[in-house]
Amino acid sequence: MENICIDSLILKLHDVNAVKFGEYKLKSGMTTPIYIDLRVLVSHPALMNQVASLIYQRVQEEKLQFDSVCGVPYTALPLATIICSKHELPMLIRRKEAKDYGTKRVVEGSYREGDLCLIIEDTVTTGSSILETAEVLNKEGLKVTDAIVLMDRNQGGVEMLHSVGIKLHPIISMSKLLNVLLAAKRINDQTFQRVRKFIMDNNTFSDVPATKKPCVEQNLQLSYADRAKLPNIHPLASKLLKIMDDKRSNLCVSADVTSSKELLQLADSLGPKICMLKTHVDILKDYTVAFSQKLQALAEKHNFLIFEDRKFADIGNTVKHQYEGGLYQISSWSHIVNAHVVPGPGVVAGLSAVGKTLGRGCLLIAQMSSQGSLATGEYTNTVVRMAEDHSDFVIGFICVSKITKKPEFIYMTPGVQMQAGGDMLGQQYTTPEEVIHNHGSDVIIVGRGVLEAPDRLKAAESYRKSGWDAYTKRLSQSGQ
Ligand SMILES: O=c1ccn([C@@H]2O[C@H](COP(=O)(O)O)[C@@H](O)[C@H]2O)c(=O)[nH]1
Repeated sequence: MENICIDSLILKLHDVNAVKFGEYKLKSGMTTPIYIDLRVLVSHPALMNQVASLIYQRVQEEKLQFDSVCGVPYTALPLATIICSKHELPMLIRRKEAKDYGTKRVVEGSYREGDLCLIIEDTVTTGSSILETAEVLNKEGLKVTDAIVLMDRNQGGVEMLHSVGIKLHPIISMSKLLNVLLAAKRINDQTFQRVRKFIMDNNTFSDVPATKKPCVEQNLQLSYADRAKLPNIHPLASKLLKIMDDKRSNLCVSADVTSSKELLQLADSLGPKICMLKTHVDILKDYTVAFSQKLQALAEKHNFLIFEDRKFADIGNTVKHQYEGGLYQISSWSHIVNAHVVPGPGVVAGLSAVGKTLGRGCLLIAQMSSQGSLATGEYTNTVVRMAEDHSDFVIGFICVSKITKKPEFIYMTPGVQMQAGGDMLGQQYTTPEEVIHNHGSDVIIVGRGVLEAPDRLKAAESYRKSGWDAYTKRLSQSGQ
């Protein structure tokens, strides 16, 4: 596959006047200071082919399943045609106006009731053109679950389509486009700021409550791979971020089972899908040293980290013994442990005295997923300060959202299921999208969402995919 650089493509689009600055009216009636006119692509076949390759590359990366492809008329039609012709994919053409003679069809091509159709679009503002096409296809009995767009103007199209069950996969975001044009001095800072403000002030998906609006904080711009290379990052945090990037997984499965055989089976079967396996070793009825050795071997085999969710919460001297000794000798096999800071900084110092030289890391519990948790407000702020003071051992937090601006820390969130809700004992659930995209967390911790599923491997894969999609969406919206 040809390796197409997004930055140089953006510059080429600017060269051919597909990106215009001035005053333009959009289909929605809104006047905009930036206009994306990909109609000009038909006059630039090499560029047209590059765009088509990029769209197809995304189809493959997302492993999208479909029976046919439909380009939104008219600009995306030639793009869909090139892709379908080159890769021998069945294509459908949606007519804008039904013919009043002959077959009177609104969708041309062969299809069957229930077929899955992938939509291709050139630019998205509100998402209404994709929705119109999807509605026409739906009336013909076709299903639409995914759409790919070259240029997302970041004005609510992704969210609007998501609300009607269509997942939009944008390739270039408006923020990325503006960053590249500014860096290449194609636009000045004044234009950059003016357009950026317009985009931020004109999100067309007004139904979205403020808490669910996409997070575009400056510090969310770094990818996991870039954060792994930060100069001050803890080596274990760096290792974790590299694993996440390599395996395209921000999923930590919470292996809350009571037999060591079942836990090892879980680790072996779900290993390829996860970046981390979380244990509660004290719920095992048959723990042995041999079990911990087998678990370490599986962590090596499948390249994941082990996190013993021990929640240490005693004075420094006691946690030192609890971490190093006793029946479980946790420090000998678990890469990561966690602690409540209720006892004060001594708890971190005690754990660090054992774990630091072994290259282990600790997560501080800054917030909890359970209803009525006392870990809020000033308590959470104190946890952050304590983590900053011990960053040679503390690698991040258990939290419900990204609680500091520091990209060196890892933010891990439990209480995750595909549907928001809770259990009978105060656990509260949010979705992978909410946790990673809206709350800026890094890792989703999923227990019963996987363990109670009829097919645990399939469930782990769908959590992995949801968590990863939410991360790539977050990155694309912050200009990566
Ligand atoms: O605030 C917290 C801290 C830890 N947990 C742990 O995560 C898992 C969640 O399991 P589910 O089955 O997905 O509810 C479990 O091991 C908890 O001890 C948490 O839920 N909340």
